[in-house]
Amino acid sequence: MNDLRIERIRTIDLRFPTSREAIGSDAVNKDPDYSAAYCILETNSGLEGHGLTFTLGRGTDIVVQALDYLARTVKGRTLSSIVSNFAAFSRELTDESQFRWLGPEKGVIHLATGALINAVWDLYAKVEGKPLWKLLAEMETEQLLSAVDFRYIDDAISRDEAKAILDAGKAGMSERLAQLQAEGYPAYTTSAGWFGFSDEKIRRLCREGLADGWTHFKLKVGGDPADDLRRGRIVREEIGWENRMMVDANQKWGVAESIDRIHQLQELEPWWMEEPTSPDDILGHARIRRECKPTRIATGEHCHNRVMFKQLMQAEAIDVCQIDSCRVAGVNENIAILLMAAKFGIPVCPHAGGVGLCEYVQHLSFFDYLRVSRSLENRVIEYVDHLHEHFLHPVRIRKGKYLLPEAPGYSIQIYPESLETYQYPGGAAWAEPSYQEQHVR
Ligand SMILES: C[C@H](O)[C@@H](O)CC(=O)C(=O)O
Ligand SMILES: [Mg+2]
Repeated sequence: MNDLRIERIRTIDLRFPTSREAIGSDAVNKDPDYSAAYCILETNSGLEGHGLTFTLGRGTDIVVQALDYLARTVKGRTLSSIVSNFAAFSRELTDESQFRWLGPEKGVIHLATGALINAVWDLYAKVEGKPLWKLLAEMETEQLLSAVDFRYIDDAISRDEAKAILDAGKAGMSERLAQLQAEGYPAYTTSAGWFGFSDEKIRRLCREGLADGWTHFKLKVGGDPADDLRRGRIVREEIGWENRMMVDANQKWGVAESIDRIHQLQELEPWWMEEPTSPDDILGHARIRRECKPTRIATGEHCHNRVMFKQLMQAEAIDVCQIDSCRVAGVNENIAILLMAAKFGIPVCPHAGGVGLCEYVQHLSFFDYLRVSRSLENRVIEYVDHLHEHFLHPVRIRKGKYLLPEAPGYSIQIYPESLETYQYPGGAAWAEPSYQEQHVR
């Protein structure tokens, strides 16, 4: 590994036309084209590190440009110079003296940082010949700690507390691994409940989901109150009351409105209420949680960074922590969030509604169970049944559970043909001028 050098970085604006079938739609994002700012780290050894950050169509070019700027930081670097002090590398990106003004640690620049850091982890895991979850789970505690930037969170979790969690995680790891190998990691599906799907389609997809072994279903809400209830009742009619149903408003409401709407939706007995209001409103989430008990409150897919997660936990504002693999600064920052969630006793149920997010987050959940939380209680990974065919190592699901990935890396590498077909604006998928217009508005 010492000689492995990153020589060239390629970036790609990748967009899939999912909005044509309302795939991925919700009350706020009504026409999402699942997209990614994608990067490839080419090395002198022939091995490549791949990474992406998830976006929704227009604007992906802006993230790609940010990624192009940040990529200069890794060009010519050896892998060992990065991973020997991973937190310092992460800080180099987030503290770049002029880019920092664009964040700090939020927005376009942070999304780009996530793609780049994840690409380095993909390369690192490939060099070590291990899937990322295994690389992380088997790491020495000191090395894991050296990947975490404790600045801004050490008032909530000290380095010593984190060390104690990671050390304790070594005990019983082989039993937990055997359990995962035999049974997989529990999951839930969002594929039946997108906002733009007709009642008939929701019904059909719920039935198909049950037949495939799913027991947890998420429905998008945040529309007309009567429509939300009607659609929710359809899901309940199909899945019954013995299975679990979650609802997701994607930030549609203000705080008082959230409280009213959740009280109405309680008839559906949601297992959690996701993103009722602005992702930045920590005290708002805390009030909603207090006033809507026993409904559990979930958020995180739009949470910029570890500092926001820290405050949500300190303020007792959430019951479910929904990490996202690339909204924050990649694996490093997610390790920090997993550690805080373990300390605060909050289950982590990752967000995966996007392209490549299922492929990514499974590794973080497997690591979480093996080495950090050591619990599966109230934990499920999101699954959406879209675009997996573009990945060299797509997720494997059996009866509503994720199976352990086996290939070395972070499972995020996309086939070259798919990169070519879906790159925007030149790819064949965007050949019709009317499709291109859709994105230049
Ligand atoms: C636009 C995305 O599909 C979003 O709706 C995903 C999401 O909120 C989720 O999966 O949860
Ligand atoms: Mg959501």
